[in-house]
Amino acid sequence: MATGRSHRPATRSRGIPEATVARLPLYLRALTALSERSVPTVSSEELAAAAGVNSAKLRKDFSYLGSYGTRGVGYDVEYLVYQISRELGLTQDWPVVIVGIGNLGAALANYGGFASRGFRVAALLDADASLAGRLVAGLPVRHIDELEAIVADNQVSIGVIATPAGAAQEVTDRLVNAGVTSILNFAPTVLSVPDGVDVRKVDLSIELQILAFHEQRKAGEGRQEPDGDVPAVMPA
Ligand SMILES: NC(=O)c1ccc[n+]([C@@H]2O[C@H](COP(=O)([O-])OP(=O)(O)OC[C@H]3O[C@@H](n4cnc5c(N)ncnc54)[C@H](O)[C@@H]3O)[C@@H](O)[C@H]2O)c1
Repeated sequence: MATGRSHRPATRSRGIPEATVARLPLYLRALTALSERSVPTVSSEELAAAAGVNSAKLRKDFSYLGSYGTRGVGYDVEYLVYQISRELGLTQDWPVVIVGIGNLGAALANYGGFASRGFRVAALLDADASLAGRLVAGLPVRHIDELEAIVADNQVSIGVIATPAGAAQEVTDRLVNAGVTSILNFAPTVLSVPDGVDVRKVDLSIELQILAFHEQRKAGEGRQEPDGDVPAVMPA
């Protein structure tokens, strides 16, 4: 069922720290894997290891959800899946539009993980009129001129931007004016948005640069100067 755009996840209003919110999807992914294997309960240590988090942090995070587990038994997997999904707002349907249906937009549209996590792709939009009507992941690409009507008709609150960087701000402004309040930006540019609009940025090249930094440091550690100095690097 579509939701009104005034609806915001309960997490912030309930005072759960952003760092905890950012770890909830990691727990959920690990718990979903356990659930698929019909594992009924899990200890905080096992779950922490599966999620790549330290177990004291996990227990603290779960205390914000009011979930303490049972001593000697651990946490009920199904109940935790439900609790975390509810906390993240995933027990309801979130219609999403993807703007820019080139290489990346088409790959995102074809990603099955959206639907299984409650994100329904309501429409695919592109400015290239020659793409209009073409089927991508079973959905027809719609022209960007239809953006406002599509957002209103489907009560879309989340927009995904996969346009070139130069078009991203203009697309953002249109999405926001149409009523979208959350944006996932894949374009390599900083977006400005009014208060009340959340932007998350995904940038694989930045992640690769961070890995390159660590690689360089590892290589530097193996190549110490005779006096013990390591080549100067920026702090992490
Ligand atoms: N974040 C990441 O990790 C990551 C990875 C790959 C690509 N990217 C970025 O994603 C974006 C898309 O990359 P791509 O390879 O798919 O490019 P692409 O050229 O294949 O696709 C871009 C699409 O956007 C459309 N478009 C252009 N202006 C538009 C507008 N105003 N409104 C709607 N649609 C518009 C184009 O018609 C085209 O179909 C680029 O900004 C790229 O840098 C990010």
